Amino acid sequence: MPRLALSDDFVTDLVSLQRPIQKEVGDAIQMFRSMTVPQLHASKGMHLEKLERSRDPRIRTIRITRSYRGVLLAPDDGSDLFTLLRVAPHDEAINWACKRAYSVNGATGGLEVRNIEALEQMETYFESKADTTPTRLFEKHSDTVLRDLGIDDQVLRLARVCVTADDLKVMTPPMMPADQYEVLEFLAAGYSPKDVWEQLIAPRGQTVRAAEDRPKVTLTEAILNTPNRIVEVTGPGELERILTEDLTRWRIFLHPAQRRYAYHPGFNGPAQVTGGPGTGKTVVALHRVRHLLRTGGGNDRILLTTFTNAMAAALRDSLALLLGDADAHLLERVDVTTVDSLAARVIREARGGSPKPLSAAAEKSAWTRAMAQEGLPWDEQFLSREFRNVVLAQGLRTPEEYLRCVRRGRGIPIGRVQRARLWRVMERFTADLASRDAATYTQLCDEAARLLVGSPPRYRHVVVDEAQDLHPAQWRVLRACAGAHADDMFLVGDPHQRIYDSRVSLRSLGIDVRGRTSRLRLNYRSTEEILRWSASLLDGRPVGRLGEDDDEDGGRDSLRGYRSQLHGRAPTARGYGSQDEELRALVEQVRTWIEQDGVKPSEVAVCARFNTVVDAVIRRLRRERVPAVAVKDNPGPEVSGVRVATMHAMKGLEFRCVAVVGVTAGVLPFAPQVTPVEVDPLQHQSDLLAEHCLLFVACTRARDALAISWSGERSRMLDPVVS
Ligand SMILES: Nc1ncnc2c1ncn2[C@@H]1O[C@H](COP(=O)(O)OP(=O)(O)OP(=O)(O)O)[C@@H](O)[C@H]1O
Repeated sequence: MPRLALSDDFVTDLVSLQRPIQKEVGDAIQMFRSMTVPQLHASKGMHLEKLERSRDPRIRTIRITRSYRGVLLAPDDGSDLFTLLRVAPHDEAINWACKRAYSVNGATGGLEVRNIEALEQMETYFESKADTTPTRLFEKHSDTVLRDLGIDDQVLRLARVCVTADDLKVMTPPMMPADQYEVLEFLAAGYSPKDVWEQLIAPRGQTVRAAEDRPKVTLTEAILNTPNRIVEVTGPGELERILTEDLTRWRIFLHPAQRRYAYHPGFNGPAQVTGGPGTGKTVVALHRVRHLLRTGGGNDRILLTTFTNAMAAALRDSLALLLGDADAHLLERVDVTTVDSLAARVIREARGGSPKPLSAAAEKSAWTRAMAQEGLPWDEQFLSREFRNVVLAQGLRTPEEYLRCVRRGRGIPIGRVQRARLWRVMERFTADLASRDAATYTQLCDEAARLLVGSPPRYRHVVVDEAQDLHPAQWRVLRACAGAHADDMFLVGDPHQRIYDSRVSLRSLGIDVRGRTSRLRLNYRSTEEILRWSASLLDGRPVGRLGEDDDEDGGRDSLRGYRSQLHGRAPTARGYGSQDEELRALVEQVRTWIEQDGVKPSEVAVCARFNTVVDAVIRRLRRERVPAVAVKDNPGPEVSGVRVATMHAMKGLEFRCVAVVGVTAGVLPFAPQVTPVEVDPLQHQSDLLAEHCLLFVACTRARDALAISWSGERSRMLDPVVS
């Protein structure tokens, strides 16, 4: 029986295919594996074919369906290990196969691929271009040095004609072999050959420095040396697992844009990765933690934070999965927790106890009590925003500081007299809470940050997921937890998913990521149809860049280039006369997903703005004998049942099918959450944007299917997608 390995390109192709074709690919692979090698060569059904025009003599194609072909790399070293490289429509597969050449990297011993035709064209182009210029990009490195780092003949010729780093950039992988490109990229960025060796080659297990002293690596050895891009299908269940368990593919293959930051040898300070929903930011954060654990000192502690306790629990599980049994012991060096929990711990350690966190309703009552008799022209919402977004954001302690401060993000000026009165109310508010041994979460973080200043850093590295929603007080806690040094902080987030109102200037908080930022654009979660639809919900709503809220004018983020390779049905959006009708239609929709499309109930989610609707949905589904559970009850993966949650609780999650219900005019935007424009125009804009982002977050949790509904008047926020 031939052995079979799958490349990351093949798995990516497979994910983007329609389900019936995926099944045919699975069948073809089973057939392939059931034959002996001679049978395989003789099989008319498989039609294993060598291509006349192919540049690599080991490349073959096989028949998958009438119109689809698989591209294979056949062994030439006496082994029987075949590698499936692509699956694509006939002409595309042939065209791709003819231009590729596979080789073994001389330093890493891994298998690599190049677009040999395109590189040859580049050689001709650059030779004429570089002739007239006296200096060359890699002139200070000898051929021997470059060869020792794995650069081969063709890439060496190209490296020799590069004049600037931009010349190199036009040959980014998949044109140039990825590992060789990375070496040149590092050298071009000023790293010494010694650094490059230590950061890129030694971690891959190479110990022999001189290329000429290394033993020759066979094709099969090279395939097995490339676990980041190729996985061997072992055992009968393995193929099924790879083909069906989409959720674990992230452990095996990373997109080069993900890999570049996750496995970057070392950042000279804080680094940041942004990207739209589903682009694998959390995946990058997890791989970064693994990299830091594997390459760091045995006593280095790492903090991995995210926004909610449920997400922290999920991150912990995913990290354990990624580390596997071999590295399970490294988990002890990682704390996975929310910043709020960490802050409470810091306070407990310092004071022997921590105030009770306050619910939103209790906070509102406390503001009502504090402002009684003061006769201010503002309500509790205004005061709570002023306290959180100005006083706690800037860490103000005294009335003088408040009188002097620039109230960034607030849209109406407030004079000295009013500020003095506001300060009195805020003092009453804090004193009232203190007497009840209570505090808001943000107050807890503010206090923890003060306690941490001056104490030794608790962690060597801090890795932050969902960075877009952290408040400046939370950032101060994190900044104080890690001393300022190389690789101190690694942040991932998406400003389009900011659903809590936190204006942050990271630079002013001592977290300067300039020159160390990267953006992910490929969505791995949702179909292109769901993405386009959801992205248009934010049309015409400018979104600021992550952590650059001091940059009032420029600094816009965008979803440009954001794409998916998956395809499926367009989302649906339907209105109903009453909530009863809407819920009846919801039950039908959920049944169709489960019974006709074969989706497990736990892979279906329903979400609504408020808990009351969440409860009504759960009751209705159960009444109709569809199992349903509330996400807030933290059902484990073993618990069956449709997941039902508020839109806020959908943050960070994903499901195959998602229904968003109750998208009516009175609910989105929800007036009590949006400061009236006449009270504060800037705050109004910012609150409104958070409402739009909330709907965007809810919709982008869907992988295959999305259904939106409302009863009565539909939300105007759906205008861009519903005519
Ligand atoms: N390299 C990869 N290969 C395969 N699947 C991937 C890869 N990277 C991410 N994924 C999958 O894409 C989905 C989204 O990943 P992840 O949750 O990390 O994205 P995100 O950018 O953090 O999303 P969001 O911001 O919307 O919460 C997950 O199912 C993840 O397993």
